[in-house]
Amino acid sequence: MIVEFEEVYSGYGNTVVHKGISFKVESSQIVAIVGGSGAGKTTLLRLILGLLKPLKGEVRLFGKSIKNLSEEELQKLRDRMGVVFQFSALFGSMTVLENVMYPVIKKRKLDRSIVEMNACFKLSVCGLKPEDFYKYPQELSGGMKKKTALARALSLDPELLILDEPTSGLDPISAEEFDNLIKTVRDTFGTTVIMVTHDLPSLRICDKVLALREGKIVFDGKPQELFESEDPWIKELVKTSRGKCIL
Ligand SMILES: Nc1ncnc2c1ncn2[C@@H]1O[C@H](COP(=O)(O)OP(=O)(O)OP(=O)(O)O)[C@@H](O)[C@H]1O
Repeated sequence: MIVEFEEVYSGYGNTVVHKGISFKVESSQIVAIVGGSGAGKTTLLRLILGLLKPLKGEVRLFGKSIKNLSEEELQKLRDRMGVVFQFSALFGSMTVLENVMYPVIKKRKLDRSIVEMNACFKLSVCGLKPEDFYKYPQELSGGMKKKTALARALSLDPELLILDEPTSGLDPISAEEFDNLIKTVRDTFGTTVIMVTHDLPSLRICDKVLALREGKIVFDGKPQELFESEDPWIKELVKTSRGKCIL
């Protein structure tokens, strides 16, 4: 099991965010987290990244409980994950290629030519062309920025990829292209993917959806089942914003 939550309570100070949530993410699954604003999606990602410890319950990452782990041990687990932030968070002073080389230069002692080859490979997998490698982030379209951020997240061959609203700000065609890319990454490398999304058509590529509401998981199942649910809250949630859903 890549991620396992058992009756997890979490929060900040006096604010309780999660009230006893349990779920599992298996190797090579693509799992979406959906839910309204303030439902606790970002906090869930922080727990998965080991940036926040549960108030109660068990969080197991790669089969290991994080309860008694030191910061150093948590960092070792984080090193097995790649993250794509909502707004790509690329370094503006570095080229596309340098952005993707950066994590490897920081973490591994490898010949620069090998680091560069790895970065070129990851960028190509993510659909960027060699003529784009020497551009700066400000010269890229939104879709290209996301692809670069994905290539950077893949630079250290993570076992788990975490994506925070990967398609936000993209037009429907670019969003669909990016969804397909995430699926290709999973199919090619066997990477497990957890993504927070508001973009319901993206659920097409997912094996499982977790819906959060008021700190609880109110749905844990296949996307198809979510779209067929008779639950009034879920029916409201699946009123799609990006055209017709093709599930
Ligand atoms: N650092 C923090 N300190 C205190 N409270 C916080 C902190 N971060 C989040 N919260 C609170 O925790 C709750 C859940 O927030 P979270 O960001 O996880 O929700 P979300 O589902 O990601 O929302 P959104 O879709 O709007 O990003 C909210 O009530 C929020 O105000």
